[in-house]
Amino acid sequence: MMPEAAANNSNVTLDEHIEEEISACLDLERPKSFFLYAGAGSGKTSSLIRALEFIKQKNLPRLRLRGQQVAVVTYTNAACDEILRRLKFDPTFHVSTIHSFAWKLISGFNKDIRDWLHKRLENEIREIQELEAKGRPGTKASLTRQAQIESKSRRLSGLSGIKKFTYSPTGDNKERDALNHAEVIELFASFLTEKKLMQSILVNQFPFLLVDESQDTNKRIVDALLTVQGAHTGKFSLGFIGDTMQRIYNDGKERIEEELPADWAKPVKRLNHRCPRRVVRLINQIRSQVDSHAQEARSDSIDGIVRLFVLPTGEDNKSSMEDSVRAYMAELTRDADWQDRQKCKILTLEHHMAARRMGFETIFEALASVDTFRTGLLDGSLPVTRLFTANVLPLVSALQNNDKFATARIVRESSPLLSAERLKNATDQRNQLRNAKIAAEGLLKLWQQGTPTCGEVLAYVAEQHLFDLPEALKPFAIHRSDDEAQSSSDDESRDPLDEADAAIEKFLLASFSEIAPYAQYISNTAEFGTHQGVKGLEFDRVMVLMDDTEARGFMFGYEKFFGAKELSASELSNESEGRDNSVSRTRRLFYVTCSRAKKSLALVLYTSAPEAVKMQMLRNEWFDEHEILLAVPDHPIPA
Ligand SMILES: Nc1ncnc2c1ncn2[C@@H]1O[C@H](COP(=O)(O)OP(=O)(O)OP(=O)(O)O)[C@@H](O)[C@H]1O
Repeated sequence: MMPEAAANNSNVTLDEHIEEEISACLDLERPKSFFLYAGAGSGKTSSLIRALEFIKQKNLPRLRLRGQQVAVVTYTNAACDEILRRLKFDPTFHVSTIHSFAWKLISGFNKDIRDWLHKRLENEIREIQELEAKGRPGTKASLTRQAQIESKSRRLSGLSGIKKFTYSPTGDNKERDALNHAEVIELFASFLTEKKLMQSILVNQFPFLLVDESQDTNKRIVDALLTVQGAHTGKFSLGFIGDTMQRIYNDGKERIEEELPADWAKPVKRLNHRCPRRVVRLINQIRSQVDSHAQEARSDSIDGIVRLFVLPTGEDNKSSMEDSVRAYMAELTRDADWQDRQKCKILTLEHHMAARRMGFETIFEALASVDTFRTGLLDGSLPVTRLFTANVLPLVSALQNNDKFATARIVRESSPLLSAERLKNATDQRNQLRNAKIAAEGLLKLWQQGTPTCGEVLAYVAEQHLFDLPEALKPFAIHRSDDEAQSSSDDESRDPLDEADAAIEKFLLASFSEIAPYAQYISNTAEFGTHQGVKGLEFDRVMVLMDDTEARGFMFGYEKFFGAKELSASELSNESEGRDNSVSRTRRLFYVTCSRAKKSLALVLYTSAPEAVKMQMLRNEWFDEHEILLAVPDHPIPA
């Protein structure tokens, strides 16, 4: 093909009109709200940056004159840093996570926060008291409820003495006056919805608010922002950027697109800059089960290679099987880097599988089944585990490595034993320092009889006041052995712990040795990655491992998704009515992971019914026959 002809057939400018559509919304005199649908690899970040540059170019003098800023909310601190860097740290833009943004707006409203907390704590205490009245005395549940009532009552009675509430975005601030992650989000959503003053502050200070990854932004916040936008149309531009197919957290808003007002602009990006043609065809097919958004691969993209390995569940040595898959892919793609584990991204679709392979299965099993814990467990912010990953683990590692400098630093920075207030009030500061050192070093004694459980570590930390405890752990801080229980097993079974407390109790029985691999997993430095960890990332070679028997799938179900098992009647009706269910969750996960691949993609599914899967995949037209392999051949079959 001649170069001119090639240029004429090029589609790389397909989405250029999007910039115009968005920029038309970003006018300070006539701001308009918009939802930018930006599918996988469509270059969301560049669009966001260009939109921000445009706002600046068109509105900067007026923004400055009015002392206003442009707010950008992104999902992670890493994404904030990247956007700030690309905006050259321009102070016109306020880039933050939703938690920091919420706190920026609500902090200082100490009286309102106090009133809100007062009401909430009173309600919570009343609810627990009602449960206690119905429960059985002496049971674990009763002891936990009493401890909760005591701890909440203490917080309630201390509220009037708090002049100024605090919040630490890292979630480590557990002082009396500190608010936790969830409280900050709920306060913000409730103030935005109910207080006209809060709405005015937001709109006057930030006439433009762009929310990246809007599909995963907490649904109460999304609803509250929609309320503000509705009340301030013509003064405030709300820009949601996202892709409903990539919603992976439970607290994101389902079907956000469908609820947007009719006067919003709804530009759609159609080009996928990342994936090869073959992968774009696959993800379009997967998505076609849900909506009509289809992407195009760039005309200058490579073809790329996809293979689906459908292997029997009972396979003994999965790890060596997966090595053979990589060897096969290396030969097939003529890309020797497939042989190098470090150069392939191995994704498990389900955290459970990674938890099992990496050795933090007890922790994961205990906590992941609780809906309200799941997001925090996976992004590492759950206070129950954060005490262990952020405070105890670094201290234990420093002590085990005999690193006196690191030990001293951790205690100084994180322990209430050396808080500024404690030191100020201490009659003998040197004694205080010595006691803190003894308390820290004493922790290692727990390892003398083998690795302790998380509960044993918690009991020591609480007894020595080594770190502040999050609210949820306080009732568990006194180590209770089963022999101490004063109740009969009949009482226990009639008055069980509630779901969250039972989960915490199970978690505390896990060995502390599970904390290090869990900490590695949530920091994304582990060999195994998952969809949450790879959000927004891309890799040349991607291998996805899927296995229901390892995943234990209370959230996901590959066998059903791939056609090896029938859907239940309720799943069928949920599917047909568009309600979320394990198949739709699995589909979104699968879409996110497949769309990370820049060159080639190997999908490895362990199933009880390989033939049925093959038939279903051919019927769905997701794969061609030669792309589905029921065993790993020694060498690729010549095309
Ligand atoms: N206009 C463009 N021209 C060429 N390459 C682009 C363009 N926009 C983005 N890219 C490249 O395409 C890839 C995907 O972009 P980006 O990561 O911003 O996509 P995304 O929309 O965030 O995708 P996802 O939602 O799947 O994470 C990146 O490698 C990026 O450098």
